[in-house]
Amino acid sequence: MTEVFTVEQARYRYRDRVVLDGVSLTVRAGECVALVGRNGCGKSTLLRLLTGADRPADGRVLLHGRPAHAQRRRDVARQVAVLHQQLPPVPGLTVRQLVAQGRYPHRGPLGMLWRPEDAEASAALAATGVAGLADRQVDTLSGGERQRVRLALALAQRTPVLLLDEPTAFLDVRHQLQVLSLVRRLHAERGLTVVTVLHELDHAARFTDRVIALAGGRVAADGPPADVVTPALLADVFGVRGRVLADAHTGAVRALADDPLEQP
Ligand SMILES: Nc1ncnc2c1ncn2[C@@H]1O[C@H](COP(=O)(O)OP(=O)(O)OP(=O)(O)O)[C@@H](O)[C@H]1O
Repeated sequence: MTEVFTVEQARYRYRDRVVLDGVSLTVRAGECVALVGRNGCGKSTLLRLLTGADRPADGRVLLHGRPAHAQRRRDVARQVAVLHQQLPPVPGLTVRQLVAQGRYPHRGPLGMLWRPEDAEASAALAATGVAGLADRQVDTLSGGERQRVRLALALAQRTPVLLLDEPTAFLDVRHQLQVLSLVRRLHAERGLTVVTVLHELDHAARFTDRVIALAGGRVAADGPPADVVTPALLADVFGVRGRVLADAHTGAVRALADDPLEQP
């Protein structure tokens, strides 16, 4: 299978603070991968390196075999759509106008001119359940509504690769399941490659095929959910005492975090 992302011994620091300290992993075309780990362990930073928005201080981050940061932004945007943790403020822009901007990488020289009638943008609005909000100004939306608009913006880009940074943030439980089911369905139907940061280990186990846990600036575990989501992971990576229940029929795992462990 083709390697979409190849990360070799990537290191990254913010001033004197080392965040990634030798991360190595590969993501192949058509994989659906969860990236998990404690707050501040470097998940968003790693996503930024994968898109080439930033480059590692050391090591290599390749997108389709070439350094991600050295590729033209528009070429990357045709390949990879990103759901960022935050939308930039977009004063005066309606949902429809914002989501239509997801089409930008596919347009010609006048690409900045949005075309609200774009079929892909309309499909993305419908798929994420925000078509009814299309004429609302984005800045007036609730956190959960805005979150679904962010996903619509990423889907409108119609790329073979999706990078999602906490796609369920702000969502009520029903919308969490709807969004993750949608991502899973797109992965299955379109063969999308998905890398998604998730905080809920249950979601990682249920909606992805592979879980990569970051800790101490490195990959602490990487494999199928049933192998990675264990009491040892809860303790060592997340600092909690917990249990992991496996469904007797499907083998699907559920993680129950019981108590925070004393930290050294
Ligand atoms: N621009 C910045 N300048 C300095 N430090 C930063 C900057 N951005 C992030 N950091 C720090 O780098 C570390 C990793 O941040 P990152 O956002 O990648 O973590 P994360 O795993 O995505 O966290 P979370 O789960 O809380 O979203 C954190 O300690 C954060 O405070």
